Amino acid sequence: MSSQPILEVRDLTATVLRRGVERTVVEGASFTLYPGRSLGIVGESGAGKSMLIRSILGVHPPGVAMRVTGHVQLDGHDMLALRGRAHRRALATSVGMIHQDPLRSLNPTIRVGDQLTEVLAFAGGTGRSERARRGIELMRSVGFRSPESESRRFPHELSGGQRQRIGIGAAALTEPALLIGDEPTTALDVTVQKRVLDIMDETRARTGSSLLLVTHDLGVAAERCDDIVVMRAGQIVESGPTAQVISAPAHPYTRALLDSIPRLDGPRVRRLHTSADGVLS
Ligand SMILES: Nc1ncnc2c1ncn2[C@@H]1O[C@H](COP(=O)(O)OP(=O)(O)OP(=O)(O)O)[C@@H](O)[C@H]1O
Repeated sequence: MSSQPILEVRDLTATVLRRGVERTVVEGASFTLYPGRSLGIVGESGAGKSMLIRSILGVHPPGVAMRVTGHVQLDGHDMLALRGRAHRRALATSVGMIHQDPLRSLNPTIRVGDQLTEVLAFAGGTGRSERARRGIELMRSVGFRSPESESRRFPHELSGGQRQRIGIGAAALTEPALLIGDEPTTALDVTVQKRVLDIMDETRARTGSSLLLVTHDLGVAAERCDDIVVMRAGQIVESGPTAQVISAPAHPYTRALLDSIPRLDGPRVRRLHTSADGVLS
């Protein structure tokens, strides 16, 4: 591919120091994401997906001593070298974060429309009425039919799916180079999940953002992502174009994940065997 990557991660290792004990939570991770593409990061709980994202962004869990080594180039920024204001600026301009629970990123005491215009104010450059207009337009673009009145609601007055659509809109508002969805639909009903993922895809197509989609659900990644990275116990055990990973998985762990996806063509719902069961070695 000839274009410059949006995100290049090389040999990323993260260790956490806890009660005097050092633990490696991400080990030697490398992958590349090109403009406009989507990459799914898949693995079961505790695989290190969140720690990988945190290491890339340089956003460590509060109160946790973490050491990150390797190389991360994100939208032209050398992320591991950035500190303070320059680091915050890079995050604000290049990355849009969609959390599992949008209540985490929405302020419960502020009407949703005002929160969107606040994001625009933070990004700078537009007047108050222009921001209000763009907020309404944005709500329409993420599927709100009466955004003028819906923008006056507080987060708790919206459904989980509606809140997540606001979360997607807010993350994409500044048209960041990279959108990161951290289990964006895990907390939602299956029927709502599809709509939210569709809105995420449409939003991405509109803004031209690349996507990192973190999910424990290989089925979701297979449906929505161009490429897949499979993580297990802090390491990337397999990566490649989605079609290749799905049709010819090279690692037994990927095959186990595949087997655990519910199929429409048969009763193949199986519990995922873990190393603790002694099935995978
Ligand atoms: N705040 C923390 N302090 C210390 N260790 C942590 C912390 N958060 C996670 N870890 C450890 O890092 C490892 C990777 O966890 P991580 O949260 O990245 O997994 P994950 O794949 O994102 O799982 P999940 O889907 O459950 O969020 C685990 O061993 C976990 O115990």
